[in-house]
Amino acid sequence: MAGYNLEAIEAAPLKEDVDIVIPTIRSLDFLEQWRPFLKHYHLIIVQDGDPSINIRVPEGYDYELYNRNDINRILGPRANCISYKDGGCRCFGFMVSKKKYIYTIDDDCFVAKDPSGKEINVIAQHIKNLETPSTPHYFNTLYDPFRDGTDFVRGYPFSLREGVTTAISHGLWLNIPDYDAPTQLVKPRERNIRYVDAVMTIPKGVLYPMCGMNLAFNRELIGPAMYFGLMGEGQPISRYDDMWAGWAAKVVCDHLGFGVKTGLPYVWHSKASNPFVNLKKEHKGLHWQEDMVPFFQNLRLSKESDTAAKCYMELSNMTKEKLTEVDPYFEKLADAMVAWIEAWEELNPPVDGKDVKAK
Ligand SMILES: O=c1ccn([C@@H]2O[C@H](COP(=O)(O)OP(=O)(O)O[C@H]3OC[C@H](O)[C@H](O)[C@H]3O)[C@@H](O)[C@H]2O)c(=O)[nH]1
Ligand SMILES: [Mn+2]
Repeated sequence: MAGYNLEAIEAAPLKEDVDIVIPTIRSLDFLEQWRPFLKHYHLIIVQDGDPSINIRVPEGYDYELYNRNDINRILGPRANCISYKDGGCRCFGFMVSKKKYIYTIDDDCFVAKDPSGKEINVIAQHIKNLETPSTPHYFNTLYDPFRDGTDFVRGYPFSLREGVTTAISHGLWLNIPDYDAPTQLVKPRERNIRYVDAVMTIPKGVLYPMCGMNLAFNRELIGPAMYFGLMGEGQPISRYDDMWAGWAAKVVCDHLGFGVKTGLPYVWHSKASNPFVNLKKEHKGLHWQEDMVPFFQNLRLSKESDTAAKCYMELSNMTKEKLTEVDPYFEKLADAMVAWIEAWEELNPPVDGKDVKAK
């Protein structure tokens, strides 16, 4: 066993080090059910849509709430880099947080139960995932060797068993799976009932479709790369916010030597958004992903990019250079990526000049 004292993680692990970021355009009543697990944590609510609408936050939670007026006031002209009328607005919450860890969840996700019927403490599992190393250089066939009751299997080189620091923990969803509109349309009644008791490291050099529904990450290591793009009203694309962030953050993690895990914990995703509306929002993404994925697969970041922010600025140049031929939108996105980093650095100046550098 790799000797990590995971039992020390109590019911509200690292409560001073975690902010919960929630994008919402509807209601926060779902927080009633989460109270046993989230009541000790500080919430950062990003209210999308009409800022004159009052969003009620259930009693007893410690929170800060930002609407569009707040985003415009705080970021000034750079506010244009934050999506409007798209869940991607959540990344504003990542930027204003001062905590080491972020957990972000959609407002239609509820507490799931494991096969024994026990309610799942998503924060505890995400923190375990983030507090234990990843193994991106060599696949462990018995999955996460740092979980209780498992280990590295025979043939796993000891020189690789230290693993690397984990930057992202990607959780999954029971009930409504995160399908794209075409799949939703042909399989409207499909529900995910399969609980897979596994956490896996996504190998180095391999991308994955990151979903923002149940996601945690180390803000100090990878925060600047977790920009959820420029989507929603006024943009030709929506619902690819988390995909863009996931591809960018993974190439940055690979470059800086950090790991990404996927699997446990599960949430119960309750609402199926309208597939016809989704098709309209994401149809360009269905085409463009055939170019975006190879773009991220083939790019190489330079040695000089030794922090997430520097990597992201380099990615912005590459986006402008390579993807604008796909559509002029990517030039606007590349500029928004620069505005995001400038805003991030203005709100989060490196502490005594130190920024987290590559391992
Ligand atoms: O204009 C909007 C639309 C939604 N939100 C908030 O974003 C969260 C996700 O919204 P929703 O549950 O309606 O969409 P899904 O299709 O289930 O979500 C997936 O696809 C879109 C995103 O990438 C999301 O992360 C995926 O899980 C929810 O909290 C809405 O209130 C918004 O802020 N603005
Ligand atoms: Mn949803």
